[in-house]
This record gives sequence, C-alpha cells and structure tokens, in this order.
Amino acid sequence: MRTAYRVETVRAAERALLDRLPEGALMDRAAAALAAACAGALRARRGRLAGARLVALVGSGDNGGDALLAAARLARRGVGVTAVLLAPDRAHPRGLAALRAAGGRAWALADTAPGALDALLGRAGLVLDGITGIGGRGGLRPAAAELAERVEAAGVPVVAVDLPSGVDADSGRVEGPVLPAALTVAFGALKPGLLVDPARGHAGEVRLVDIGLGPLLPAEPDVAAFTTAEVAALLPRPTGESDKYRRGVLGVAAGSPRYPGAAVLTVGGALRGGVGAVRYAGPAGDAVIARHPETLVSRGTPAEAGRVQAWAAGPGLGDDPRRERIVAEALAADVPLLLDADALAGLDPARVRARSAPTLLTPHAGEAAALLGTERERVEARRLASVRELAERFGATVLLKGSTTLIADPSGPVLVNETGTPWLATAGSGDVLTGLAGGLLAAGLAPREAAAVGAHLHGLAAREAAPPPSATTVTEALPRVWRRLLA
Ligand SMILES: NC(=O)C1=CN([C@@H]2O[C@H](COP(=O)(O)OP(=O)(O)OC[C@H]3O[C@@H](n4cnc5c(N)ncnc54)[C@H](O)[C@@H]3O)[C@@H](O)[C@H]2O)[C@@H](O)CC1
Ligand SMILES: [K+]
Repeated sequence: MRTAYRVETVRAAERALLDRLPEGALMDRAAAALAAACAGALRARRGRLAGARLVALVGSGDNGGDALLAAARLARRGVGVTAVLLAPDRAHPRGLAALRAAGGRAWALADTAPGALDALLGRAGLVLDGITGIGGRGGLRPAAAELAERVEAAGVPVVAVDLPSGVDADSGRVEGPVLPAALTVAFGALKPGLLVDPARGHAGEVRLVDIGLGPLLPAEPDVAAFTTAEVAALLPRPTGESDKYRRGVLGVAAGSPRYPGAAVLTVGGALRGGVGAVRYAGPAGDAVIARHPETLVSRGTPAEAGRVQAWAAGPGLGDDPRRERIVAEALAADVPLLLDADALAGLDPARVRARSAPTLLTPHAGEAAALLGTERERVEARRLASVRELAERFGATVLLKGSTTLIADPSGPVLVNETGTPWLATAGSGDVLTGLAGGLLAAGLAPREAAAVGAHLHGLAAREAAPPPSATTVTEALPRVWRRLLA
C-alpha cells in the first residue's frame, strides 16, 4: 500500500521523532537524501557533478532549510551553487551558514535584477525548489509566484523539496501559480496532494525518503493506493468446488434502443470481472448476444430477471421510459449494487441509505457535481473533498472517475488509483469499468476493493491496448492483464 498522511499527522509524528533525536538530525537526514537525488539528476544530465550548476530557491521555513543544507552538501562536491533567498532575514540560519562555508553563494531575490536572475537560471542544470513545503498556505505569494514563472520559462528541470511549492498538501488543491517539478523528494510520508490531482500532476516522479517517521505514523493513512501486487492478491480465483453460480452472477441493466453499445461494453467488462456468468436484462439483448454469446439475456427489468449476486445498472439507459423503474428495482434488490451514468441522475440519498446491501456509485466529475448540486469545475478542483462528501451523503462507496480516480467509503482512507491514463478519456470506457467492477462485486469483493481493483485493471488494460485505446480494445486487453497478475 502506498500511503499518504495529512500535514497535522505528519507534524505530530515529526515532533515525537524530534524529541528522540539530536538537534538537526532529522533535517540532516532529509538533506542527505535530497542531495543524493539532485546529484543523480545532475549526473544524468552532464555525466559528472564537478562544475555542474544548481540554483536553490529558498523560502523562509524549514523547506528552505532542507534546500540550503542539501545545496551545501552539493557545493562540497564541486557543484556551483547559488541560493536565491525569498526572505533573507528569515532564511534557515544553520542552512545558510553551511552553504556559505561550503563556498555557495546566496542572493536576496529582492536585490536581484530580473536579467541577472534569468542569466543565472539559463546557466543552471537544476533548480531545487525549497520555497514552501507542508507549511505553504494558499497559492504562492506574488514574489514567489513571479520567481516560479521565471524558472518555468527558463525550462530548467526542478527537484521539489517535499512538495511542489504552491500546492495544498492535504487536499491536492491548487489555488494559484505552482512550480511544477520533474522530481519530488518527499520526507517521511507522502502527503495526499502527492497522490491526488490537480496537485499530483505538478509533482513529476515522486520519491519517498525514509527519515524514521514510519513507526510513529498511525496505522490508518488518510489516502492510500493499492500496488499491483496487492491487486493481484485480491483477484477472485475459482477453486475446485466452483461452479458458475458459486463464482458469482452479475446482473447488468444497461443500454437502450438508442444506446445498445453501452450494454455490449458493460457486459464485455463484466465477463472480464471474474464472474461465473452475466445476466443481461434490457432491450439490447440481440446486440449483446451477437458480441457475447455466453450472456444470459432477457428483455425485462431487474425484478423480472433471475437470481444474481450483484447488479450493475446505468450505462446507456438514456431516456428509456423504463429508466426509473429499472433504477428503483435495482435499488430494491437485496444484493450489492453498482450505479453509474444514467442511473445516477436525480438519485435520492435516502433511497441509497435505506438499502440493506452495499452500494457503489461511479460518477465522473460532471455526474458528481450534479449529485452534489455544484459545478463540475468545483468537483475537479476539490476531488478529495468531493468524493468524501458524496460517500458520506449517500452512505455508499463512491468511485469518482477522472485524472486520478478516487474511491471513498463514508469513513476511512480514500483510495487512489495510480494506473489511470488520459487515454481512458474515450467513449464507452466508463461502461467497461462499470461491468468490470460490477463483476468483481458479484464475485464477492467488497465495494471498495471491487472499485479499486476494477480501476487498477482498467488502467493497466488501457496502457496495454494499442494506442490510441478504444473501449473495445481496453476490454480485449483485460485478459492479458489478468494473466500477468495471476502468474
Ligand atoms: N519538521 C521537521 O521535523 C522536518 C521538516 N522538514 C521540512 O520542513 C518543511 C516544513 O517546514 P515549515 O513548517 O517551516 O514550513 P515551510 O517551509 O513549508 O513553509 C513555511 C514558510 O513559507 C512561507 N509561506 C507559506 N505559504 C506561502 C506561500 N503561499 N507563498 C510564499 N511563502 C509562503 C511562510 O511564511 C513560512 O515562513 C517540510 O515540508 C519539510 O521540507 C524536513 O526537514 C524533515 C524534518
Ligand atoms: K517545495
């Protein structure tokens, strides 16, 4: 499990660790790892360290202190270092002394002419961003924002200290200018913003450095991501006693005369979700049978279909006059239920909360916004808060699709899927995910695991499908992903 903790939790663990260690030891650990990461990046660019040039951007907190101490280490190894101080009178005193003792230069940003700054950046092989870390509040302030803009314009690769400056560590929100990094070196624990967009999109490669915080962090993180090995361990596997019913049957209520393809794609995903069988109920049975002859099809609504272990309803129901009845019957079924797309429109939280079996909702940002009575942009800017709010309001598991897919229960850590790719923004790919996650539900996974495993497999399949992937080629790539994970 990759885990992330909120700032408050990280700080509490840091305080406990600081009490046990000599003064400065923790920052020295952080600085040593940071210097090693920068040395690697500089060597990768020009083969050797001596003679390389580094510019360290230094804010007024400990994040700037880390940058100064790391820069001092690099200066001792022959790197030409210039620190640009945003607040010279508040720069970390020990860090600044170490840098000067190592032969590094320190410039006050306020006294540096724009031309001189640009020339400095133009010669630099790497920029170390120590403007703000977990103490950063709101978007970057004007002087820092202007500096970030100049660095970006210079095109020098940036290594972020702990977090890209300007992102919100706890929420992943970005409220103004940010300095995007090629590499972020995080200390002690990842923060939620390093896993959740839009902040994550500015962090580049994220490397976690162990500074001894682990044993002091609580067992339950705020945000977590399954690794592929953990997903592989959760995949349902048939046993000697399995038959098609014991492996689980998923009922699919999707598609309409106008959108038969949604039924085909949802069933296609479901057949690759580890189930023993898929029952399709709806008007697109002929199209489904033509593509997936193993499906049990019927024309009726969920209540008229046979026994299933879970239902997945919603894709392509469109303006089918039976839509409300279909959703009502799926809600009334005493089995786990996945609701997506057209089944989410106007969904009443009380109806979901009243269910006796678990429910999984899989909105994209637009659908989530409609359920929350807000705008899509607001959901996209506040993905973590939005998914938590939906889960709480509906008393359900919610999978919020998008640039980083998030999965929340009414309480407990939010799961992040890290396998997603922008290529998945393609017609019908959500229908495949609905079938896949629904299949995993029917096969016996809890909603949270079904959602996380489904999203993980879906992302891996999209990466494997020939670019550009389509919903159909993603479906076709799924068995290859299963094979690899089961091996
Ligand atoms: N506490 C510890 O034991 C350790 C902390 N470490 C480092 O310390 C950092 C946290 O240090 P701090 O708590 O001093 O906080 P930061 O250094 O992250 O930022 C605080 C400073 O930045 C300024 N600032 C805040 N928001 C700003 C904005 N929007 N624009 C411009 N300036 C802004 C504030 O005036 C304040 O002086 C971590 O991110 C990490 O890099 C590491 O050295 C490991 C050990
Ligand atoms: K930073």
